[in-house]
Amino acid sequence: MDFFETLAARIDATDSVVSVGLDPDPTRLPDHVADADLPRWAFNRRIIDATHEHAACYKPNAAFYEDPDGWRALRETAAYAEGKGVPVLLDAKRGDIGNTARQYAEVLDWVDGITVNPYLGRDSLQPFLDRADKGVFALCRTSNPGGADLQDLELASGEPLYERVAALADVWNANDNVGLVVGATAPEELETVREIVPEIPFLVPGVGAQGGDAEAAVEHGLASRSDLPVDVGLVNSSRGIIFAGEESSRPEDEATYFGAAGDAAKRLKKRLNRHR
Ligand SMILES: O=c1ccn([C@@H]2O[C@H](COP(=O)(O)O)[C@@H](O)[C@H]2O)c(=O)[nH]1
Repeated sequence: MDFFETLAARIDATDSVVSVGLDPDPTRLPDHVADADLPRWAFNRRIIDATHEHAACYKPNAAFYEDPDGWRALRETAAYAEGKGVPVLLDAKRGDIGNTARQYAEVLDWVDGITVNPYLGRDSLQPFLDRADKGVFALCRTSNPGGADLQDLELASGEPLYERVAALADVWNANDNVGLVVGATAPEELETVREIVPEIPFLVPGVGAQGGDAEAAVEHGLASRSDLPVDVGLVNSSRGIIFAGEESSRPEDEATYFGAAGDAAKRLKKRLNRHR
């Protein structure tokens, strides 16, 4: 099965489009995992145990693993998620000249999909696009406040740059493995991008801690593809799920702390499903 077939099957099985972001900020890890050999892996394992029923995918952000122990934690995490039947999308935002991109794309040997930064152009994406069975999500209109600075700039044709990226996604999609990253904090742009590319699935970050529009995320983030049994796409929350335990009634109790993450994932799933 290719990435979007696998994802559609997972969405169908869990009735969930929630992507659980695994961003184990070392400064926020609870005492429960402090003595572990690899605290980030110990944390992620407990989060996966608590949330996998409600997770359409896991999205570790590479920034939280870029050191030798971090890389080990990431590999353990990816293998564990896979053992639970949950696809893993590495949020690495890769983009470099072709020779380097070929090396970056090797990571797809052990994750199911990746985010890429398309602003170096097609050759920087080709090694990823060539992996037909893997998902490749290109940044289109990001969720951060500065996302507008460059992505909204008008080209000579009058269209904003992010719209051109959306149109190019269709061109890059020869293997049906391309998705786009469009933030929930930009609901009008989400709608516009959906009109440009009706069949491209989106990864929509920005609900939860960034306060984005969950309804728009679902309404425009999911794509109907005639070859897939359900509408497919992902709505991501990272801190809002994995650190929900900080606000729980007894954060010092391990079961309560991690149970809160499971509850947060379930709540987000239900909230999103009201708009599906
Ligand atoms: O436009 C983008 C692209 C990626 N992200 C990433 O998603 C998560 C969001 O984390 P929250 O804690 O839910 O805010 C994080 O890894 C970002 O780097 C994004 O937010 N916006």
